[in-house]
Amino acid sequence: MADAPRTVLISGCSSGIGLELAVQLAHDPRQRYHVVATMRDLGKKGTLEAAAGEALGQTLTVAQLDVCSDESVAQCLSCIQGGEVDVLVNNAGVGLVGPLEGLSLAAMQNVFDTNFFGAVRLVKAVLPGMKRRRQGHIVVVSSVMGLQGVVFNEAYAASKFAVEGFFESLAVQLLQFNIFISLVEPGPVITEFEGKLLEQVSTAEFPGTDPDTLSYFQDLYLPASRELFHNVGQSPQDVAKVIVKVIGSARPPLRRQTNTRYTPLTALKAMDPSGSLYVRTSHCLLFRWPRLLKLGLRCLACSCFRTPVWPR
Ligand SMILES: NC(=O)C1=CN([C@@H]2O[C@H](COP(=O)(O)OP(=O)(O)OC[C@H]3O[C@@H](n4cnc5c(N)ncnc54)[C@H](OP(=O)(O)O)[C@@H]3O)[C@@H](O)[C@H]2O)C=CC1
Ligand SMILES: CC1=C(/C=C/C(C)=C/C=C/C(C)=C/C=O)C(C)(C)CCC1
Repeated sequence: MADAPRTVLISGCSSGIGLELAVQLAHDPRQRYHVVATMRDLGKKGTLEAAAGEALGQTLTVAQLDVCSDESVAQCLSCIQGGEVDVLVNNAGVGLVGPLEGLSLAAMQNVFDTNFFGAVRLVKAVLPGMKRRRQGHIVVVSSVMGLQGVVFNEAYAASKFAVEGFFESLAVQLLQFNIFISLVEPGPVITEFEGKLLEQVSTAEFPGTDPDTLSYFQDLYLPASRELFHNVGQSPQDVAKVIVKVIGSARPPLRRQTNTRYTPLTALKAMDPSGSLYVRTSHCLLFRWPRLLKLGLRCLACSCFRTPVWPR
């Protein structure tokens, strides 16, 4: 007899990776999952519902969930049968980019409230049930910026470092309860994420930022970042495929990068524990050797430079 479907709760399904993941899991050929696809604004559910097709109301239901609200989380879980979540996917997230001097603390706190405390809030809500049942899987959509900082992304990278430290620590205790944690680490992904950042940047004035810093951000970083997204950006479908595999795994990995084209950059940190190789190379590429950076970014797009991500 087939096992009962596992209930998978996903945050941030109005667009991007969350939406794709919800649809792929709901269309699992072996019908192993019942997906609760959540979003903070149900006014945006049209795209998801259209993509879900006949799975809607069968293997996929849509529910309201704002990861920044205790009430919203409690209300959402009360609508799930027995409140039992077998797999939690912490996907909801926001970015923030720009010179530090021009960004408000409130904007940085919003990044932490969503990316870090939002994930913690959901875990605290589902963990007692998982522990009681002695089973569960918590997947967190982290980032390559959870592994290494990127210039002009300080607050966003810090929020993902916080996520990495929190969930790595928790993973040890939870193995005792047969509960697994997986940190999925995409590089650039072509979703609304980048558009939202560019929109934020186009209207921001970055008050209090000196002209040199502003010029480094606008004339060096932004074009390099655009080129990187263009050359190595992954589709949300490809990232979702990796997450589906992680969820289906009998022994889920703690960490999983998704983009083989980006791994030469994360390898710069892994190769030198002192950190200097990554920081100095990034600095030289961005500030000293713009032609080499352009060439390097083109090389990353070429399959012969790909390094494998581990584990496969
Ligand atoms: N795109 C990229 O380059 C990368 C993205 N990531 C991570 O992937 C995850 C998904 O991002 P992606 O799909 O790319 O971007 P999208 O902007 O397409 O999706 C982000 C989702 O998070 C939701 N969200 C934001 N705040 C909240 C909140 N308070 N409560 C509930 N949902 C919320 C958004 O909802 P709403 O529509 O209401 O704003 C949206 O559904 C994020 O954690 C991001 O940090 C990691 C690496 C690279
Ligand atoms: C590492 C690096 C760069 C930029 C990396 C970027 C922009 C990464 C974006 C990752 C994202 C969007 C993750 C989301 O979570 C530069 C500036 C090209 C200089 C060379 C080194």
